[in-house]
Amino acid sequence: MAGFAGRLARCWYSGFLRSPLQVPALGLHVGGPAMQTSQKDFNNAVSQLKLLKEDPGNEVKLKLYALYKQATEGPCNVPKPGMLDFINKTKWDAWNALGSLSKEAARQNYVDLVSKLSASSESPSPEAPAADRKQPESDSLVVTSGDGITTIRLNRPTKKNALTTQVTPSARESILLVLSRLFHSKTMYHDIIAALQAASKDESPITVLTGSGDYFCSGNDLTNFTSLPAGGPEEMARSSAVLLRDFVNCFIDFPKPLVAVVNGPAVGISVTILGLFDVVYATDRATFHTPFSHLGQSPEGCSSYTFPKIMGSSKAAEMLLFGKKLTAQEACAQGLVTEVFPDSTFQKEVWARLKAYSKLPPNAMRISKQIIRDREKEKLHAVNAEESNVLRERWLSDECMNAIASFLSRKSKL
Ligand SMILES: CCCCC/C=C/C(=O)SCCNC(=O)CCNC(=O)[C@H](O)C(C)(C)COP(=O)(O)OP(=O)(O)OC[C@H]1O[C@@H](n2cnc3c(N)ncnc32)[C@H](O)[C@@H]1OP(=O)(O)O
Repeated sequence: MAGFAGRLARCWYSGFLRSPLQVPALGLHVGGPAMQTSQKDFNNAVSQLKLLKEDPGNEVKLKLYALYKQATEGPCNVPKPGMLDFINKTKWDAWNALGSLSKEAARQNYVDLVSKLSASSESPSPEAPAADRKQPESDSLVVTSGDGITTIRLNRPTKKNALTTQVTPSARESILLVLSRLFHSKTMYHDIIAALQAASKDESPITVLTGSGDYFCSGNDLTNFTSLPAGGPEEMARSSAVLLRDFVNCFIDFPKPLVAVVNGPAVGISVTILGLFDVVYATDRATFHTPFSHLGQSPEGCSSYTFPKIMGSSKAAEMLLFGKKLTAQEACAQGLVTEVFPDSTFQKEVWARLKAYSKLPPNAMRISKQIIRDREKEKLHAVNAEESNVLRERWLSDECMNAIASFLSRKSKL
């Protein structure tokens, strides 16, 4: 016993378990420090660019575009666009002008240029974990890692953080931001899926979902239903059901402690997925409601299974059938929320607690989660598939279409 404990202690204190050169099977990085630093700096620069307050002008934007392409894809390798395709031809010329510049040199030039431009970048809020890494994503979703926590922040406060299935550039977005989106995924749902997949493999022991502004999230963006694809409503319903299933699957399968920091009211899918989180902290300002019947829709996020299990079938029915809105205290009493904090100290208390938890041994936390959750996974996947299929039909119903039309014409607030 003493020999084993001694070996364990030697391993631990010599830094073996924390060495940067670890096995890929554990999801940890390999490669020399110089290589890591350079790629990390580049990723940081890509994120930092989005925080610029000043538009750097077209010339600089083109240069950044060309360096980005060279750094990620190497020398220009696509056919020259036609003379009339003005914008794409200008971009192509800028990329092509970099000739055979190596990917490493392009990355370095990109980082240097961004660091010159970023004098006015935003500073993070004092309570939130220090962001030592920020991953590329659209500006509707901000992903940062630091203090052992990866934070996925819904960032559409003017729309109460409603979740889009479309690219919806806001008026303040510069061409630069639109360009940067070309390199990343299309919608908030896709961005969250990508962020969860990345977080499941990163070094942070804990992952958090939270929102910017006064809302946690107002659920699905109801304007998602307004731009029909070529296949009409049927195709819209089919692709939305696939997206919904993929989105919820990521929460079911997420392997590390997943914590919701509910900073304000939550509606629809942002409430139902809470049953798949390990811990839910809420401000006392938060409310929780799922107005599915009002919308002619039906439950998702596995709530038809998790809610009755968490709160009993009759309380679940009141929420899922009648759209009863719960206060944070009620949601806590019914087991959907772990703990409620006064709004004035919410951020400070919650982040301090999470920073402390993030120092616990990560493998122990993962394994404990596995034991708690794994036997339910098959059931949850089946429930998710069924809920998504039922919703596919619901989205084509008159009840649903009328409810959405009513919201969009501002006749009713839900
Ligand atoms: C593909 C996967 C599908 C998954 C299925 C998911 C289903 C669900 O999530 S169902 C739930 C859908 N959500 C709702 O029904 C909420 C609708 N919104 C509201 O009822 C209200 O906006 C509110 C209660 C959330 C907030 O009310 P209020 O404080 O009065 O603020 P405003 O209504 O003025 O909102 C400001 C701004 O934001 C827009 N907005 C808010 N939520 C949504 C939303 N879910 N979809 C689209 N737009 C939303 C709102 O329209 C306002 O916009 P502007 O008028 O342009 O300022």
